[in-house]
Amino acid sequence: MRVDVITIFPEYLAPLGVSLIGKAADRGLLDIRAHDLRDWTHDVHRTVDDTPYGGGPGMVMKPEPWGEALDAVLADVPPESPELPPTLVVPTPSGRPFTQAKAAQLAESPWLIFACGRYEGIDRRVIDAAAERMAVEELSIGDYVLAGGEVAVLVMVEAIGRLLPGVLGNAESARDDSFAAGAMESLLEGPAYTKPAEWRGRTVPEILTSGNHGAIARWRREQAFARTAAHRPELLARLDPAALDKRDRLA
Ligand SMILES: N#Cc1c(-c2ccc3ccn(Cc4cccnc4)c3c2)n[nH]c1N
Repeated sequence: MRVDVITIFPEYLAPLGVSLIGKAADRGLLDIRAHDLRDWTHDVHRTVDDTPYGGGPGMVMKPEPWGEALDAVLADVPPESPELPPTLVVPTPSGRPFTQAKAAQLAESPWLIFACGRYEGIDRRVIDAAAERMAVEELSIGDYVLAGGEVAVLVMVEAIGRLLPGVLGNAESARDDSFAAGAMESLLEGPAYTKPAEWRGRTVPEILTSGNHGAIARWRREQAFARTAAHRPELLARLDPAALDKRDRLA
């Protein structure tokens, strides 16, 4: 997967060179390129913002640098997707929710371009013009307000990147994620334990060392159900009753 990120703070994306995503990039599973929007300005101050038409607080990102930046990125077509245009992902507090399902959908795309806004956002005409030549996804990572899109891109690239074939060491992990598609799609993950068997007087639930894998699976489903009921009760309404065994329905 090719990932282009356009931002006025390319250094903000340095964490994408670390750990899971960084290793995936080193192995050629991801080709991540950060672009400084100011490279497409032409004034001495490298101006990317201006006051909003109609008045109001803050500044709005000017369309010209964005138009030229997207033109340049689009002109550098990756050989692995010569015929497929990229999807432009625009993090914004006014976007549709970025969910695990959306991450899985975007993980199918060979080429993503992320537009990181700052200030009060990007001139609307940039997104409208882009939508005439590629798919555009305006997405929000949560109901809180950030100062810009870079943190959201870090979140999205990690959530999407870990779903790519070969990135996770154990494919099981992605399958059993909280929110991952499947019968338990809407359940939160339950507790996890590892060695030592006793730590500061606290032991591991006996079921987990019983070797009874059926009983362990049932216990984990019950724990996930209880945790979901406690932390995210609204998710229980989304559960497919037919997919749960009798014991779960009675839990
Ligand atoms: N995804 C996402 C987001 C953002 C977000 C994303 C991009 C930008 C570009 C500018 N701002 C500041 C800003 C502040 C207020 C109004 N409009 C814009 C951004 C906030 N905030 N919260 C999220 N979940």
